[in-house]
Amino acid sequence: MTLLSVNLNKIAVLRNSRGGTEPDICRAAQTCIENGCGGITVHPRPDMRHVRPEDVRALAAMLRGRVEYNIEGNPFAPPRGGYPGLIALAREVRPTQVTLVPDGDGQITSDHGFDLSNDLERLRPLVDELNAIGCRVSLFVDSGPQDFAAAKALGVQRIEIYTGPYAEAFAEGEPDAVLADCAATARLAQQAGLAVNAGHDLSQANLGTFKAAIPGLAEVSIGHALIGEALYEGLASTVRNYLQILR
Ligand SMILES: CC(=O)[C@@H](O)[C@H](O)COP(=O)(O)O
Ligand SMILES: NCC(=O)COP(=O)(O)O
Repeated sequence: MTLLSVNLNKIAVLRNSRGGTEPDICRAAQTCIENGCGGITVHPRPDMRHVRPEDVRALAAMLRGRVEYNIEGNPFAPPRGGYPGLIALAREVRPTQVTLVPDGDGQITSDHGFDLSNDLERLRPLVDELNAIGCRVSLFVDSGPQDFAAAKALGVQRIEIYTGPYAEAFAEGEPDAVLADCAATARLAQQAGLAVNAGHDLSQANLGTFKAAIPGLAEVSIGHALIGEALYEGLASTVRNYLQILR
């Protein structure tokens, strides 16, 4: 079964638009858990427009041991972009998984993954540290062939396939080529001993087709569409709908 990790960034965006505490990110997490999600994802960014360090801590305190906790982000300090506090936060709250993402500071959202041929050496000390504190490490990657064996040798346990291009192709009614590319990527990673996650712009419309094409898909993290759909259907029933698709 593929684990559903609900990304709560958009709850924080709504709250931050007014300041204050509503909508409450821990209450949203509680609803997701009560309705069967297997994980909660957050992605702090340097501009603090989404979840903030205090949210990461509050969620850690309420989630501990109940469902998986996945913290995403770019751990590198400027000028390469990123949120240098990410590793310190991971050290503090010990999430189940840290997903490293090569976001630039100006990006509205994540739009590309690591190039393992260039990035692995600078990732090495971070992967070592995250493994030492007991966090599973996942690397956000574009679909396509990469040296997954080298990532495995570095101590990485998973990749997360960036599914933005798949979602776009699906919306245009022509998902087959991108889907085949994602499936080939997943196979290569699995053959190298890595488990495969996926995320970005997955939705109730496009998730079933994706899941059917990727045997052994370990986890999907979904936020933007899920929180948007929850405005119409309610968060509880939206989470249940996603779980139905993932069965
Ligand atoms: C890595 C990834 O694809 C997600 O973390 C994505 O960045 C979440 O989207 P927002 O942070 O824009 O809500
Ligand atoms: N890792 C992807 C994620 O957490 C959610 O992405 P999105 O559904 O908000 O596009």
